[in-house]
Amino acid sequence: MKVDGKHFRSIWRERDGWSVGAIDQRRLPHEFVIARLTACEDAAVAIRDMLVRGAPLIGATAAYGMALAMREDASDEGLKRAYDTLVVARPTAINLKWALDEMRAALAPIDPVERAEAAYARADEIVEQDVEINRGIADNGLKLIEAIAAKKPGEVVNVLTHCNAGWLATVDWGTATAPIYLAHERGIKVHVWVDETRPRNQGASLTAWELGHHGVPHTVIPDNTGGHLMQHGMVDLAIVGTDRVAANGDVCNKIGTYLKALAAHDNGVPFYVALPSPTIDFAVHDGIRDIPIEQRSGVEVTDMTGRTADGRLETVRIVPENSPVANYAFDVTPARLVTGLITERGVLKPDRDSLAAAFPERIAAAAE
Ligand SMILES: CSC[C@@H](O)[C@@H](O)C(=O)COP(=O)(O)O
Repeated sequence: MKVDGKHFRSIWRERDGWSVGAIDQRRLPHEFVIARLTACEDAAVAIRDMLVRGAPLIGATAAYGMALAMREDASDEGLKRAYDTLVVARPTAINLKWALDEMRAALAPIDPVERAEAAYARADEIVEQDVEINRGIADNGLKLIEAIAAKKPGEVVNVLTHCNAGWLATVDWGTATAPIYLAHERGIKVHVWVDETRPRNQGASLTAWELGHHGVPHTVIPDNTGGHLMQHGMVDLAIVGTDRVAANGDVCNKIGTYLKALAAHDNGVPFYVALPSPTIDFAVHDGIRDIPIEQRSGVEVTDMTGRTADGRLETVRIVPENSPVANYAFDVTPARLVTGLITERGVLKPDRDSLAAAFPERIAAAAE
């Protein structure tokens, strides 16, 4: 995707061939800062502190983290240490474990002297695969937007999204945003309602920023607005991303997604979830019961950071000093509220049989 006319991915190998560049997403939309990761620990910290975030990008960062680790120590112990360090960096997005399992499967059987080179090669493949998958999601999701556009010729198609499942959350294109970008490119009039996504405001800070850079018309709304818009026919469809889809089609995504799905259901608005296949966790059979929900620091709830009129970044507290706060970062939307799963292999029903039929190789791997 382009930033000020220059093509950027969200993560890349630097010119030296071994260190890793990534956009520091904590600084957006105020500053565009590139971070350089030079050690496995840097990758772990980048994931933990949300310098990078979004399920597919977390996976890609972990893959490069393993490659950086192999430069430091490619022994069996080094491999295990890197895996163990990275896998606990964040708990909910299954792409993290998926990418690490892929890396370990590629590296464990080979001679330690060959591991560093093989690790970079496999990490590069994971990164390229993410771009290709998201392009598939774009094609499949585009058909849904085209169908709506055909029913209201000349009118704008209004899409509501939550959090950031854009190119910043993946390597490129995004998942939820991929069909939107493609529709925009094809000349379909789209407009995006962007949930601000408290408490970290990934919608207001990141989704709005990237849609703006690509000229996609959008409006940032407080999280509580979606139901009202749906009641008044102002949302044609919702498309969100996900951090983990259970084998039964339950969808875990940023806190507040479930409430949007309820409102969509009540108002007959189609509610789609866009996901790359590494986000499916066939080992989890009941998403509500078994997907671990990250709880983050209360500071994200009590404090807000923004830019003052004279250009300074300032953090202010918005909650009384003594009030306890809770910060559940994700929730689970039951499959019955999901209209369809937009994947690289088509738009699927959110149920076990459809997921299993579309991704038999993932089922087989989960059974091993
Ligand atoms: C394509 S990204 C899908 C999800 O990871 C995204 O919707 C989301 O909830 C991100 O949460 P975050 O806490 O910012 O990592």
